[in-house]
Amino acid sequence: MVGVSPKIAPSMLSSDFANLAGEAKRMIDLGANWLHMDIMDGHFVPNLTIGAPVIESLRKHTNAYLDCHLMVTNPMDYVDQMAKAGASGFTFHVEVAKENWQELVEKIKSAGMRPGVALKPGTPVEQVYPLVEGTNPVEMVLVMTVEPGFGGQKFMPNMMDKVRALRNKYPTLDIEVDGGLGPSTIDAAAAAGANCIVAGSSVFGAPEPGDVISLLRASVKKAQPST
Ligand SMILES: O=C(CO)[C@H](O)[C@H](O)COP(=O)(O)O
Ligand SMILES: [Fe+2]
Repeated sequence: MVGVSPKIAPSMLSSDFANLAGEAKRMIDLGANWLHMDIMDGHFVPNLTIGAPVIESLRKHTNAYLDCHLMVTNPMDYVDQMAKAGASGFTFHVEVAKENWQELVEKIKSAGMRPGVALKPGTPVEQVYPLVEGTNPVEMVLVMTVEPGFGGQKFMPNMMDKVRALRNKYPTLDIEVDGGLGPSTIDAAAAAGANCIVAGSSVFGAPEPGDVISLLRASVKKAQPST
């Protein structure tokens, strides 16, 4: 398999929001590559988390790659504000971008962010193929392995069929998995071909979060030895 490098992205949804800067530094010091930021609007998903003002505040305290997952109904409305706030990656959901994804990807790139597309468990993987193959492609696909909205849910192993299909078609694409990843589920995701690993409760809930980050990375490397 052609290698893509592992990116371990603790989901800050499980961190102490009252100490976000400290939690971000702690994760980077423990070896995290990215910080996964879950933006929710209380409409696309039945939960409300953080938005651009929090990203802007956090950006003042870290140079880390902020991997922003937009669980919002109107992602176009968020591009400028997220770019201005200092987001690095902007991953929108395909379910709400069927009509305007080309314009959206263009706008994300022009604003200086890296575009990604996410899909919910019930969305067929074929729906993201045009976004990866277009003249102006996304640079990452995020396969949800739980229903979006909340941390701490159970990993859905049948989503690995989507990851395998994507990895077979796109050997060098960044493929992210999000939801229920931890020591007991990482090997299935890594074997299927995922290289970007979001992990919230398993990292922040561990007595030694650094050990979990190392274990996740080791599993991806083992499955993709050329990385
Ligand atoms: O997008 C998300 C929820 O919609 C989160 O990134 C995800 O749930 C991570 O949390 P955990 O690792 O605890 O499942
Ligand atoms: Fe997420």
